[in-house]
Amino acid sequence: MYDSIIGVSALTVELGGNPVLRHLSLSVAPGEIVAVVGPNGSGKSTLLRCLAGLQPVTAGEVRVFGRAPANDAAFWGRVALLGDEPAWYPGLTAREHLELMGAVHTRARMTVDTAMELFALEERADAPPLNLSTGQRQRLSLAATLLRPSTLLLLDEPERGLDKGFRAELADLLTEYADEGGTVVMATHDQGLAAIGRQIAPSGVTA
Ligand SMILES: Nc1ncnc2c1ncn2[C@@H]1O[C@H](COP(=O)(O)OP(=O)(O)OP(=O)(O)O)[C@@H](O)[C@H]1O
Repeated sequence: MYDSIIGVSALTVELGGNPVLRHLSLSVAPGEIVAVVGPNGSGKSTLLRCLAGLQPVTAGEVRVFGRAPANDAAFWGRVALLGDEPAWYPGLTAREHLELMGAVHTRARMTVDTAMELFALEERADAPPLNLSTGQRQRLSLAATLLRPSTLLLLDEPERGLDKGFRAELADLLTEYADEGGTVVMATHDQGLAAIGRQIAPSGVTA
């Protein structure tokens, strides 16, 4: 086991010649929820992308599960990422997208039926994702992310498009995930979601 799931030290990222993250340090323990908060452009998504290994760092170190994030099966077997809206497969319904996820992951965290119910998608199960509302599509993305086996969730603005009621339900779902030992790092502008975790700002992180 690890004392910390995530260890970031002196992380600096420059984009287009401008420093976006400066000497950022962060330690996240197993079972913790961390909310990355701050204004637009303050570097929240950039930090999440560094944790996911999708953003090269200019200086400093990022360790996830004790090593640098790597784009390999071992890493993605433990990490589930919700970023920008995923590419949807033409011709597949909302339910079929979840079935696809369930078929790929033999140890899915929940059944497709449970995911459809939890994310209130049953009435739109047979619709293609592009015929869903923005919030329904976000619920489908979240369902796919939560269905995958993982012990670390990296969520970039999971509240996008969700109504107030579902934001509160999401807060409960993430709290349950952490209660079961999972770790959550999310960038959010939602005060309710931020309140369930330890809040950090990319400009001044206290580990
Ligand atoms: N590819 C890029 N090239 C140059 N600058 C970039 C690039 N991507 C992002 N930036 C800049 O980096 C800064 C941080 O962006 P980032 O997306 O991490 O912010 P954020 O805190 O997630 O913002 P938001 O709340 O709007 O989602 C911004 O000023 C942005 O304009």
